[in-house]
Amino acid sequence: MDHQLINELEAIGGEIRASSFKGCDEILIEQPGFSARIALWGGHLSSFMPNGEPDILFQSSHDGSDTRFSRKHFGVPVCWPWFGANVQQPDLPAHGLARYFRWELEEVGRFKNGDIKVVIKLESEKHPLIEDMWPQAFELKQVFRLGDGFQVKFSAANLSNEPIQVSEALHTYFRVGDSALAVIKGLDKTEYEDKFAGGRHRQTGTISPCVYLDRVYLDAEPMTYLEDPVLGRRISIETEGTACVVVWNPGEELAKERNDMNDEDYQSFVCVESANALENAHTVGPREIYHFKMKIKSERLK
Ligand SMILES: O=P(O)(O)OC[C@H]1O[C@@H](O)[C@H](O)[C@@H](O)[C@@H]1O
Repeated sequence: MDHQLINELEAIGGEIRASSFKGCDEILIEQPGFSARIALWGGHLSSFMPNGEPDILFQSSHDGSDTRFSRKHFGVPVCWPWFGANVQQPDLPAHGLARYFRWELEEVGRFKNGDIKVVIKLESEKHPLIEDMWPQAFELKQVFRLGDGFQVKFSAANLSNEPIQVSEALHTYFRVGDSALAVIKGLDKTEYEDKFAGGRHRQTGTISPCVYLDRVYLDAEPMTYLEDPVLGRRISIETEGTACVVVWNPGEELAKERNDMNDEDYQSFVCVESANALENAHTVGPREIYHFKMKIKSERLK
């Protein structure tokens, strides 16, 4: 890792530890108001802990199975350039390739208001295996803004001379005290595809319990809220540039069937994902770049 970056990281209260998931470097940031961790494996913001509060993000203690495309359930994985199964090539892993490669640290510093800025990138041409999975060259970036809450700005550049069809998500695993008591607000009257029950439905009111759910809400409003009466907080999820909200929790039976999470993990997280999926997938022209953002804040539940 570049020395200048290491110095800049130290100057903002950060350090690099070569001990994270899959033996890749992890960036640790300690600030008066919060601490945060970014795993370069998969390009995950893996932890964001405001002072005096439990982590906003969930991390399973299960390491996932031991294959190239095994997954550990934690933080904010990026699903790109496809969300869900790859219909054309079903042997490829679900949710794209971005979370299976090592990202690079590109920049550290501060925004004008003092918030911490960390930029990481994934360049397809540096990873020969990517070309086998997705032949069009690309560059992805995530700009993390860490302060009073956090923000992830994701951008993707299509470096090829062909248009590409993309679906995507910031697949955020929110930590909750008890998923059975958590409540999601902000999706009332929004149409959704129910991946468990099948078919299209329309939401009425709030979502609770947040257990055994796999739904893609289409053309959702930009603000969604996750209320957690056990941890006594309300998390707001504000998005720009994504049209879908995906709500996922495997429930007891599916969690037990999986070999990449602990049986009881489903009680401690709810995924509320900012996505462009199903008919909200989109085309990125040759040499085109686009971005989307997700902003997270936590406040005490009144
Ligand atoms: O790949 P992960 O992190 O285990 O997440 C899986 C889940 O991710 C959700 O986004 C999908 O809607 C679910 O269908 C899927 O099972």
